[in-house]
Amino acid sequence: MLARLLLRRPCASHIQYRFLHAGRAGREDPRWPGYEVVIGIETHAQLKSRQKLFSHALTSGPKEQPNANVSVFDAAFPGTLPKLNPKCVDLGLRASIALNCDIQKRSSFDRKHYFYSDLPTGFQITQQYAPLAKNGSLDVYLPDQPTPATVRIKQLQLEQDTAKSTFIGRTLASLVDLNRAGTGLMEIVTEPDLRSPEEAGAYVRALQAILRAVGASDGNMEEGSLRCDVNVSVNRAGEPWGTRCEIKNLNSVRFMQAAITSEIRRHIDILTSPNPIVSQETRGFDENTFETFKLRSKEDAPDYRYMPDPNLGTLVLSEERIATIKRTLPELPWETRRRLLSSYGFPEKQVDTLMKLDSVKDVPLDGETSTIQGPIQYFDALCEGTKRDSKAVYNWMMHELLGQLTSRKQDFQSNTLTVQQLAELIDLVQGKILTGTSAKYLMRHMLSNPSNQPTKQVAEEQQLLSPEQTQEVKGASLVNDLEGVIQNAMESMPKEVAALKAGHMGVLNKIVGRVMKESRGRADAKSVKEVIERVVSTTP
Ligand SMILES: Nc1ncnc2c1ncn2[C@@H]1O[C@H](COP(=O)(O)OP(=O)(O)OP(=O)(O)O)[C@@H](O)[C@H]1O
Ligand SMILES: [Mg+2]
Ligand SMILES: [Mg+2]
Repeated sequence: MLARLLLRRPCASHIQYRFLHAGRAGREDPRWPGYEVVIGIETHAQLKSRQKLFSHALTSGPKEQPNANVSVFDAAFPGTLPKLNPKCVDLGLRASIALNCDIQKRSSFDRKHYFYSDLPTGFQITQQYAPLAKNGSLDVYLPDQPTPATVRIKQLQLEQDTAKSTFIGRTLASLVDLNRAGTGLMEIVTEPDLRSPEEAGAYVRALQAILRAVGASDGNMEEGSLRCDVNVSVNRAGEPWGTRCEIKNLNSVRFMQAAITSEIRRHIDILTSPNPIVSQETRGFDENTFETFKLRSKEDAPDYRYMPDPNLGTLVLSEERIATIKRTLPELPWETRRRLLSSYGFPEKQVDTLMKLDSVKDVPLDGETSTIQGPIQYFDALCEGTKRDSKAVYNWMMHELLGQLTSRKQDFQSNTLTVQQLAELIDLVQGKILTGTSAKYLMRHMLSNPSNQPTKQVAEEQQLLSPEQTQEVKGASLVNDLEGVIQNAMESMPKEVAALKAGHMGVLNKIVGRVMKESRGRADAKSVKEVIERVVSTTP
């Protein structure tokens, strides 16, 4: 056995995991031998606030009618003034605390000037010089690493989003939708601590999970509420870092990893060419060719003429306000992970699957405490304070329930089976009052007919309790009950029975299958097989 294991070729995922951290561990990455990669990420995350950062206008979803939520301030009418939305500050604080940042008791706002049709004022209000929070960190777990990689967060700043412009080629006109103008964003900037495309992807996923967990952002990349600018440089191993290029506006982890990989190869091509000078550039990513392309060079970089915004004073935060937010913060993903690992003793893979499912739960607006039960809360409720076997709970919830929901094209959030109902179902199976097959049938029935009825009652109504139990409940005989079902099945399959009598054992399973179906899983397959074999051998 050992020899077989040793000789087994590593599967693709082993190979991939081995070089995930090649750079960090000081080992070479076989994809680019002799080179090292440095990556820093700037993430723009939309704050999950009902109102915009400096106006009372509502924030909009992607399906909103254009220009429906616009105040005179968002449209840059002369004489209008900004009023900082305290909810947005609180959401920024939630994220900053979750990212272990030093909260700045005093921060301020600056104007970043540029001229583009999606920016009605001609400047964006941001926190260039005195951001809300600095010096944070985020632990990023990769599948092959026993310890996480710690990514330092340089700063977290609040800023306004721009409007959206759409170019219409046919009329050569740009249409401007001001719904997004002035929506609150956080820009979260890392130090250049990432070393591979996979690490960068894992960082964005971890950040997304944290922002969702604390309700600061829904972190939805497809809908544009989380967008990343990625800075990449490449150097020969042991030499100083190379020149960074920044790839703008990546809206999926897959595209981000592809963009970084393509950029690394481009830098290596330059470094091995006769003129090995990488110039600092801002680049875009072409989703069709999976390559980056030049937007502008450092020389053409706009001069943003930053200046303090004269209409906004200093944002001063009291100890008390920060303490209140700290107190009301929910359990953070890494805390949940640690707790699940230690209290249930699950392998990491199972914990991560549960956490992944939990990360898509709907977080309410404005960071209010969630009343919606996410998958982890559901799981905890099934296990907490009970002697129920957590491994059985995991299987019933993550394999059976989730499987049935998926086949019904439902997600976990639309699950109607209550904690009490699933708990009772698991207990009935563990107590051998319900067979596994009947329990699956029962779950399907309960999902199709949602009610608050106790599981045992539904099982009784559906005549699903195992025959011993039915005997108790209804006074029926176990043997008669089962044999009756077997007899009916055999009578309805004369050809198969004849084949079985002629020694074709292959048809046995077909008959057993019919009995299991007729008994709706109440029967035990092994005893059914035995009874059929006995009946066949004792009848002519
Ligand atoms: N040599 C390097 N290789 C890769 N990334 C780097 C390198 N040096 C710095 N970085 C990263 O580049 C990013 C710089 O972001 P920052 O917001 O500070 O400035 P910027 O990109 O010049 O400004 P803007 O916000 O206008 O885009 C950081 O994430 C930092 O970690
Ligand atoms: Mg930046
Ligand atoms: Mg940048």
